[in-house]
Amino acid sequence: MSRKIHIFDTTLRDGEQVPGAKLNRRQKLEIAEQLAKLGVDVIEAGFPCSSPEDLQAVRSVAEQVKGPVIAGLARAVPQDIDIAWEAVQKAERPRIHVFLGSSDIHLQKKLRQDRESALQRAVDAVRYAKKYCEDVEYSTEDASRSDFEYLCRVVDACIQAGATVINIPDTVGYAIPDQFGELILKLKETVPALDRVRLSVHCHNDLGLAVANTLAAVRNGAEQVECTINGVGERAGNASLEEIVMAIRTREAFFDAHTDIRTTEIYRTSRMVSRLMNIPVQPNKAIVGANAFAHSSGIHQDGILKDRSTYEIIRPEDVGIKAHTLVLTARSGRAALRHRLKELGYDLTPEQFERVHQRFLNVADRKKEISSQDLNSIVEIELSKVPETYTFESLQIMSGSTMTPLASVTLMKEGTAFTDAATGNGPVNAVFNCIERIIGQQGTLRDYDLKAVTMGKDALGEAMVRVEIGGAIYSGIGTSPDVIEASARAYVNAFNRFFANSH
Ligand SMILES: CC(=O)SCCNC(=O)CCNC(=O)[C@H](O)C(C)(C)COP(=O)(O)OP(=O)(O)OC[C@H]1O[C@@H](n2cnc3c(N)ncnc32)[C@H](O)[C@@H]1OP(=O)(O)O
Ligand SMILES: CC(C)C(=O)C(=O)O
Ligand SMILES: [Mg+2]
Repeated sequence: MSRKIHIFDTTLRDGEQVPGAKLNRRQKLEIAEQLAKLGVDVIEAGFPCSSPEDLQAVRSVAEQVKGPVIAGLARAVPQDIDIAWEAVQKAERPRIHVFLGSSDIHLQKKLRQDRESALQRAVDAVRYAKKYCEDVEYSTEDASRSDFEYLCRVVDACIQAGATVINIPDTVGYAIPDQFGELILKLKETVPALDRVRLSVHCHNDLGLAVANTLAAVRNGAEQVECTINGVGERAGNASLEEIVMAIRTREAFFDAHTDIRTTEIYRTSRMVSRLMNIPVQPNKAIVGANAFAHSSGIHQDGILKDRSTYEIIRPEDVGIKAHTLVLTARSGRAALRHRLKELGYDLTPEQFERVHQRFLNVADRKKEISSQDLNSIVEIELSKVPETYTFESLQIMSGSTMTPLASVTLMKEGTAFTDAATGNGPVNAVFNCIERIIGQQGTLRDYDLKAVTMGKDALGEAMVRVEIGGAIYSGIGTSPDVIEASARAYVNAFNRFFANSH
């Protein structure tokens, strides 16, 4: 059986130190209930001495959330410890988490204490906490910048004083994975008492290495990892829970370790934390970002459709995401387009498919993403196509509030380009006048309708026209991300119907 790695979630404490992410009691409870469902081993619910509301919030979590250990943070100050105990005492399994800096930088510049008196203060604080609570975690703040000999002395003394968990924080994200892994290994070799307690790490992401450092520590014997959902936390954040958990699970043999996290709850938890803290998740965020399981390039999409293992190392369902998505863009290929068309219920002939593909590329070059509604519109236009006497090629417009709009349009007929220019009382009118000059046939616009087929700033516009030509009414339809071009395509389409009817 592989080693169990205990997951200590500090979203509600270190995560909440993000400016603007403060949670009230009700929100903390909601997240804590979800963390319990996720299966974390420890919830650090807050820093109870920091405010009366946080004391109440931690107390509510302790009283109501069953399953995980509930921890409250305290400085090495008796009053903080009193309040932390007041907050967590009703938990099924309470823990007091005490911390004090151990680096010379913190001792000299912040705490203004010498090493020996700080060591005594740490020991006194653990003993004081121990009077209340069996489970006491001690953190050597800024451990990765601390003198190694001194760090070992502090760790040993705190274990002798009764600490049950020793946490080694990389408080300022200064560590490098090889070095941090070695620090954990050396600590275990140098402080035999560590065998009696749980060894934990707590990494910050200032150099983008929080998860890498945490995993290096796991490889070298750490048994508890402190982390947050979505990697939220002070400054550049903490190690991300979902990344650590999925790395250990995906590479279980390599780590020879496992966690008890119900990974199918990861995505739901991530969404909840993002919503309640009002912190969006970056789209390319590993595991929970919007693009984490989205495939948009043709070669990848083709591979995914043949066998998901070609480009997916995690099944989206395993983290609670419904399915992988094939995003249609200008970089997509025929395999993905064919797949989406089939999903939408289209059964196209090879010739129809090629026409749709050409039009798809044409639109995709100007639009970031082609949605299913875009595709419906493209297909409907291509399938209802009349023989194209004229095809739209390009247009230019000069228009403004103080000038007469001028349009130049190029249409193709039997391989030859025809270009002309015309003015109008608006840009669309100028384009229509220009098309009539090229075709040499007058039309009277009877109806004109323009709508966005899809949402967003780059929505596909669909223009529909009804034009009276030679005494009969012909309808035309055109789409483009550019509404004037959609109008021009619709107008040409109406004339093509007229020609198809006259032949
Ligand atoms: C690495 C971490 O994430 S540590 C946790 C950080 N989180 C927070 O600070 C959020 C909650 N904090 C707070 O609400 C407040 O800072 C409080 C209630 C803890 C303290 O507030 P105040 O009494 O007003 O002190 P203030 O915040 O101005 O300064 C911190 C004091 O704690 C001391 N201190 C800092 N860490 C510790 C510690 N681990 N043990 C003992 N004292 C400490 C500082 O030296 C300073 O003392 P000084 O005023 O004698 O110089
Ligand atoms: C309180 C401690 C564990 C901490 O958050 C840190 O050192 O980053
Ligand atoms: Mg921290």
